[in-house]
Amino acid sequence: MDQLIAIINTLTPTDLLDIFFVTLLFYGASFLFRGTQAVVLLRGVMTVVIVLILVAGIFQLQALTWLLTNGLAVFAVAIPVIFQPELRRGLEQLGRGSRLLRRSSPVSGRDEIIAEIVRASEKLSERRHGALIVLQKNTQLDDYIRTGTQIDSKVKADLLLTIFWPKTELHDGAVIVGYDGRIASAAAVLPLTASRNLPHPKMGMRHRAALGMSESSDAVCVVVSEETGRIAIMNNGRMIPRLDPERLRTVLGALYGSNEPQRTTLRGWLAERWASLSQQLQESRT
Ligand SMILES: Nc1ncnc2c1ncn2[C@@H]1O[C@H](COP(=O)(O)OP(=O)(O)OP(=O)(O)O)[C@@H](O)[C@H]1O
Repeated sequence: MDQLIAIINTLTPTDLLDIFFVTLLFYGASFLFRGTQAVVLLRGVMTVVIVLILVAGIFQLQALTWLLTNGLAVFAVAIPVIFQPELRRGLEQLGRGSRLLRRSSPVSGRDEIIAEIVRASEKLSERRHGALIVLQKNTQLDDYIRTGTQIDSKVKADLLLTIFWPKTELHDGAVIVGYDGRIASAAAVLPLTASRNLPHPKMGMRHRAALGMSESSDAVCVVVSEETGRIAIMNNGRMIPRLDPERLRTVLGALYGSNEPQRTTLRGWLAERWASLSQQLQESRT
């Protein structure tokens, strides 16, 4: 305890700045890995390392201490290799705009969109017509929208059924519903998942593309399997499989519906402040 107090007393402002940046780095890393398989693996490795450090310290084990000191350096080098997909996903998300600066998508009318998608998915599933629908939230998806045929239309079940009718020009690829809740693109090409831990080892391209999209953005992806007619949702790099229409509606409501808790973005907050300031100014003039 005395040692700790002595260390705290010798801390300079530069040391505090140093600690701040290291904390920021660790926080940033935990943010990149959040919700991924990497967290589970890291937690396991950290537990083993902490136990070994304690054992080596208590029993003064020289060889184990040497191994741990040198092994940790090797582990630091191995991290980017082992967690390449997770790091890539996190950096892509950063590149597409930080969470604070992301555009916030309007939620009004989303319940109607969900109803149309549920209706379409039910029919697509019965007919065994494959489909992939991406619901954009806050992450920019312009690069992917541009890969398809651009459309500007309300989300309607009939239109989705027509688009995904096999042998039509637009059935191959994904439909992307944009920020404004309108269909922005059809036959869009999405990034395939780079994860080696697939929910199902035999997962085909449609499901891999949906998973990839959900890994590199906060979009919600609905997939209807052509082979089995099963409906699944991919969100945040995870798959929610075997959804019946009722569960599809509930899950979509939670992830995309108008009751979904909205993150306050810096842009949204500034817009709100600006609107209330202008209103106050107007009121004071009149
Ligand atoms: N990168 C991609 N982006 C969007 N859609 C894609 C992409 N790659 C493949 N697809 C779609 O997936 C279809 C092929 O699906 P595939 O049979 O390989 O997948 P699956 O996951 O087994 O799905 P299903 O159960 O429907 O067969 C293609 O016809 C195309 O429409």
